[in-house]
Amino acid sequence: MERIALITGATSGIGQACARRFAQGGYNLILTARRDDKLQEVKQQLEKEGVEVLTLTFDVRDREAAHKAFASLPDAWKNIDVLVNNAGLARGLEPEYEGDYQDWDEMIDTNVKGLLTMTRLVVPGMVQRNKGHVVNIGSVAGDAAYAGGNVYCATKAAVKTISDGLRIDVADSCVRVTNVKPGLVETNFSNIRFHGDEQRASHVYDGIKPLTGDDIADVCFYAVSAPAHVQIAEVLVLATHQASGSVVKRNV
Ligand SMILES: NC(=O)C1=CN([C@@H]2O[C@H](COP(=O)(O)OP(=O)(O)OC[C@H]3O[C@@H](n4cnc5c(N)ncnc54)[C@H](OP(=O)(O)O)[C@@H]3O)[C@@H](O)[C@H]2O)C=CC1
Ligand SMILES: CC(=O)[C@H](N)C(=O)O
Repeated sequence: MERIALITGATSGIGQACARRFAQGGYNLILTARRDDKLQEVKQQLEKEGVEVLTLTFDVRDREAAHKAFASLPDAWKNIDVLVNNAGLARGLEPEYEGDYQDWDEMIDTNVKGLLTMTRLVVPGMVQRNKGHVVNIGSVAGDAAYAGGNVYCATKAAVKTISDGLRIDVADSCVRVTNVKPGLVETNFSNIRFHGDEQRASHVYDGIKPLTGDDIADVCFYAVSAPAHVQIAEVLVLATHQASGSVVKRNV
């Protein structure tokens, strides 16, 4: 059996780019997300390139569904070498005192609790086999809050702390943990943040060349491909004219 990477949120953006990058790198893939039709499209495309792909369709917020999906994997596919905890989202950009409870729950349940569920399912096998790599997709948004970012930024700060905590807890094994913190990446992210308002979403990238999902996938693959004694603990990846979560120079 080839090496196996499980990538959450593989129907779009960074997750889909990671699926392509790890496929090119010789991994077989377990791809997860909620939209089964999109997952099948990605699977068919990658299978044409000779990669074996299994799909698991579930919502990472639904712990029982996640457990069932993992349990349904054939035994050989449970030996996961790389877990890319990518599924996540931002909702809204309102001041914290005007925030929407549903938006808050969705971000916390997906970005924090969903990531923890997947870690809890996959990492025991890695520790047992004394081998594996967890890549958590954090964000520059977790380094410092920006206006209206409040709860989203907090979820990504949590991803940093959860990554640091896991790294401590697996330090007596060969399992490695990397927190990749992207800046502005042009994906479906802003569309989702603004609940489908495409015009508002497109302005996020006005006057700046943003990162692509492929840029982030390259960084994830680089971290995983480092020699076994090298643990790339954290990587901050910004667009060139971006200096932080809140400083972006446009039309330079
Ligand atoms: N774009 C950016 O500027 C940045 C993004 N990030 C982070 O990168 C990650 C990927 O985002 P990005 O690619 O940009 O955004 P996209 O919206 O393009 O992709 C998000 C992916 O997550 C999946 N997803 C969302 N919610 C759930 C859920 N509840 N259960 C299962 N899957 C889910 C979606 O699949 P489906 O809808 O089919 O379930 C989709 O595949 C996120 O964690 C985001 O916070 C970090 C920094 C910057
Ligand atoms: C840096 C991110 O996570 C995202 N692009 C955002 O606008 O918060």
